[in-house]
Amino acid sequence: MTADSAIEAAVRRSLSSVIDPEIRRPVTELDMISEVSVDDAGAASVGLTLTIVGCPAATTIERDVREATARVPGITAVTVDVSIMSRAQRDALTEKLRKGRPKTMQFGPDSLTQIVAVTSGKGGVGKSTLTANLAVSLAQSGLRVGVIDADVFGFSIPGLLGLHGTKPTQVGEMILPPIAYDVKVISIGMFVEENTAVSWRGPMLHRTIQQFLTDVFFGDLDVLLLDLPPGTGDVAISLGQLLPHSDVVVVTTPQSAAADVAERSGLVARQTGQRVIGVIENMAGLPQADGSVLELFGSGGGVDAAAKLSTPEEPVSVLASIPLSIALREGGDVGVPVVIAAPADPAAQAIHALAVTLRSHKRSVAGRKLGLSTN
Ligand SMILES: Nc1ncnc2c1ncn2[C@@H]1O[C@H](COP(=O)(O)OP(=O)(O)OP(=O)(O)O)[C@@H](O)[C@H]1O
Repeated sequence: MTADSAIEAAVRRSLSSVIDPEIRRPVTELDMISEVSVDDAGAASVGLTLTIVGCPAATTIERDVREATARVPGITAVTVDVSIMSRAQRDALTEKLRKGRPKTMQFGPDSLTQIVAVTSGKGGVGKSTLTANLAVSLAQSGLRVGVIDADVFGFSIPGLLGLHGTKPTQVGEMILPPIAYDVKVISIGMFVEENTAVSWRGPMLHRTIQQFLTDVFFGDLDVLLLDLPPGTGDVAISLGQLLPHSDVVVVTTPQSAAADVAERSGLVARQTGQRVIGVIENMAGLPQADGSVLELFGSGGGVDAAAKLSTPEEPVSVLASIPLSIALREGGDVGVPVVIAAPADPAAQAIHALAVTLRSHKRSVAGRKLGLSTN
């Protein structure tokens, strides 16, 4: 090995630490480094091939490539030549990311991902706020987490996670989900004009969710959370058909009327073959300065709903009771989840505990076909 090729190899090794922020893989693995050469004076020239024109991560990747090259001992100058992948190169990359699997649903019956659909009987009970916080809490514990916001009538997940206005990058037919707080997020809201009311009918919704499950590059996930529209509508039925092995949690408030409605949405999930694993009671008592607890929405709704959803074969428990919390609401308003912004807040603590409980309900892999995966 000549001196030059040794230093070039050292540059390549250093470049393997540069991660594409959207795909979350080293640029060297993604065939984005087309050339590395170093002249006698130590001047390095690196060819960087980006996936698409206007790649939002371009500046970050170029900066990281420059820094990783400059770090190698003996390098005196760095030039980065940026180009864009050809269609054939992009197709090869998407093929590689799919690991040679045909274009198909990523979360089939052999998937090891824990899939949890978050539903509620009616709107405004905090389903989206809890989904967003739960996802971030799970990611904080080191899990690989994705969220699909299928709440067509009130897609609020992007805003709750600080992704307001962010559009996903598209590489060929592959959609790269934006990442917030280490959570990969895709939402119907990212594909429609701002503040547009979506009034899609069932088949259109079905196709959209199918496309999310097929074309969005989530990579290997430990947990996929789905934020469903409130009620017992088309999306719940589509998901039951597309992901019959998903679990369902039902969000309700402590109000008894809310619990009745929550029960109905859980029953629909069960009719489509999903497993109802528990109830989350949200907006429970707000602790007061004098030590008393203000039960604005009454109490007992969570226990009620769980009892009504339970069957002898499938008992349903209350997984968590999340208190009313100003910090939780404020975090949602500014796109910084309370589990990040105020981790000591009682609601944040309850959400962390919920994340642990949820993981304990992961389905056993016994008897399931294991897909081979290297990451
Ligand atoms: N525990 C809580 N304490 C205080 N405010 C809360 C709590 N949970 C949710 N909220 C607030 O209640 C409102 C409704 O929450 P969110 O949008 O998450 O409900 P949702 O069930 O997803 O509604 P929809 O299904 O209609 O989108 C938001 O303003 C949110 O900040």
